[in-house]
Amino acid sequence: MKNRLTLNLESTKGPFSLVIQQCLSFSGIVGVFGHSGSGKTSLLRAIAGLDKHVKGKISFNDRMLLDTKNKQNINAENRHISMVFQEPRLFPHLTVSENLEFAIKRCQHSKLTKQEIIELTNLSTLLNKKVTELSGGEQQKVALARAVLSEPALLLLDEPLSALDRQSKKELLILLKTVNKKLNLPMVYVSHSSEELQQLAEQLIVIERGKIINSGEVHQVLHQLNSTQLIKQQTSLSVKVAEINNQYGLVKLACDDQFIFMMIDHLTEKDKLALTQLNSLRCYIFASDISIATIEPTSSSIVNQLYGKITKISQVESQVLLTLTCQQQTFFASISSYSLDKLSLSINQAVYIQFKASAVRTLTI
Ligand SMILES: Nc1ncnc2c1ncn2[C@@H]1O[C@H](COP(=O)(O)OP(=O)(O)OP(=O)(O)O)[C@@H](O)[C@H]1O
Repeated sequence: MKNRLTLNLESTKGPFSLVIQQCLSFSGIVGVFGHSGSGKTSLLRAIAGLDKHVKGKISFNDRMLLDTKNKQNINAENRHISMVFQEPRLFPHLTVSENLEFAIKRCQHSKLTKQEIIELTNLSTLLNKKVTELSGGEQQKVALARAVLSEPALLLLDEPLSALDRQSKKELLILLKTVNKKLNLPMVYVSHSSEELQQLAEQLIVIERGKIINSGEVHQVLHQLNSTQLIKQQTSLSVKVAEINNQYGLVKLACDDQFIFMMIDHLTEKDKLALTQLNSLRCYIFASDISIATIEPTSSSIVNQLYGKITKISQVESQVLLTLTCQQQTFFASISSYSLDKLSLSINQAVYIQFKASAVRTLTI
């Protein structure tokens, strides 16, 4: 069943105004993307009931949380919404176990046991440690477990991974996906990292200067952002894992009827097994990593060569962004205007889309 979050709100703080009108219907994770100061945290605080200046209406799954015209305002404690912040905000003098107990005490109707959450979040070996003895990633796991234990109807996450290193980010991203799926817990995830959102979100909202400037299915929105300065231009994909080739350290990914190879020589056997068990893998290829050939490159070291057609040519000074279609999938390649002229490229022209296996990137394996 889909969740419905309806936002029709305004909040003004000094020169900054947040004005949001959006109805979201989603079953997984909604991502909120925007640069620093765009209003992402302000939006989460409004939904959570932490901003006293908000006017308008907010409802979640037919429960009215705020309706200022009718003087209705459910306070933050009773909204059944939990929040995870950039910094974990745990009790430093307590152990992991005691921090979790504290959350259980505050929640009267918890259907999830502490043990279930500990197993889900892999915290069993850390229970007796003081939170000050934990790494940043481990602390965020505790913060997530604590938020989940209060059994919220909606979980809001505000840049929860921004202080973490790449490995901790990867673990937490996988954990968030698992928690979202296993507990069927809807989430709104705020980040200025398009990479994190590409891995997690089913839908994406883009905020600029307190207003939504784009929203929709995650791959589509990221592709639309290629024409702005907001992200590094990229092709965003969901692919199926077809086959692992251990001899060459590659995985073969199915994209419609074509295959893409990605490097996995750095993966452990455990990671490779996890990869084969995925229904689908999110990955991305920067437009600067894709090149074009007009005749079939038969003796190239570049392993990925797909046959497609140019559907759009956008030129900004000496840089050109080509939009290419290859069956149902859209690809983006950035080339120089020199190459555009040298190859005499034109709309509807059939071309070979080339990229190295190492150019296919993901954060979750
Ligand atoms: N209490 C406040 N009083 C006045 N202005 C505020 C207040 N809180 C936030 N602002 C302003 O509102 C704007 C949006 O802030 P917000 O924290 O929502 O942005 P953000 O997109 O989450 O940024 P970041 O990614 O840096 O956290 C900023 O210009 C900020 O200075």
